[in-house]
Amino acid sequence: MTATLINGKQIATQLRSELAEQVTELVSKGVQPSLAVILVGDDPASHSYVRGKEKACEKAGILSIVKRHPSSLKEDELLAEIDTLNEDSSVHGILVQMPLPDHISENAVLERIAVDKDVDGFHPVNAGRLITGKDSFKPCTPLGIMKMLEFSGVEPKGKHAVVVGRSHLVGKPVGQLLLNQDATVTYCHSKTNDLASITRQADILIAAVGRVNMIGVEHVKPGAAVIDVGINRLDNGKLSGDVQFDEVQERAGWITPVPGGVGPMTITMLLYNTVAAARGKMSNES
Ligand SMILES: Nc1nc2c(c(=O)[nH]1)N[C@@H](CN(C=O)c1ccc(C(=O)N[C@@H](CCC(=O)O)C(=O)O)cc1)CN2
Repeated sequence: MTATLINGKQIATQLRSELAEQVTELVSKGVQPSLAVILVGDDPASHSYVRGKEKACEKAGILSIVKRHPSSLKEDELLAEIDTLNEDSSVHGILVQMPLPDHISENAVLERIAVDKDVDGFHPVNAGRLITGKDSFKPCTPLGIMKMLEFSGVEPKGKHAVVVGRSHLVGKPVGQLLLNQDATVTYCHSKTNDLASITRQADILIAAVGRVNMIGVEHVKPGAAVIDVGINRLDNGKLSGDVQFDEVQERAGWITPVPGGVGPMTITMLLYNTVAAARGKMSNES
């Protein structure tokens, strides 16, 4: 068997052009969707992701405001900037690029962003609403994964989904989104015994660990949908996922590549959440 490739770049392009049309419609009604991004420090990858966000906004017609700060920025200065953006009614979405320097509390920052402008979906209120099945902003990478499954015709209902990784940003919320769509969800992590015996039961396998080539063919059930969330930079500068793509594609039913898989969907879902916020909603679904 050779897996069907889930091309995140292609899906992202289609969704971004649909979002651009929705932005044009909003602008014609006098609403200019806008996103404020705060970046602290000099991490090259974060700078590159923020440039990607800026460009994607520009292309979709969303106004992008980027506040760049040195890593010496104090936590209370960052919180004060968030307060100002929270008060500004022309700003629909706010996000703080992660990771933050060690002297700034991630929780304090995430809790400060107004819940109805939290287009990253990281605020504890949005996380709680996701768990209780209420309307909420969903974190962009997990939401992107769900869109990729939908585009590929992989329905979670009744399937066994195994999530390897339990981060707040990806692992936990993607498991919750799958559960909300009636999948049976198992979480695995660094303390899981005999990982392969569990992942081999997965109809949908989400690899979100951040360890190169961690998931090999021995971890995969024939025909499974394998979603690789890992973005690991190798010494030669190339990117590698958490999944051994060449061997796993021979066994899986569907597989996402790295690069060009989940990554481009993350920024697309940020545009999606920003358009929803500009409409005064938390989702674009009718
Ligand atoms: N506030 C946030 N911080 C971070 C998030 C987030 O969703 N919100 N996610 C990641 C970084 N990230 C967006 O911020 C992100 C990661 C990867 C990509 C992407 O398109 N990757 C490409 C490869 C790009 C490359 O060559 O480096 C791909 O996988 O094809 C976009 C956004 C952590 N921080």
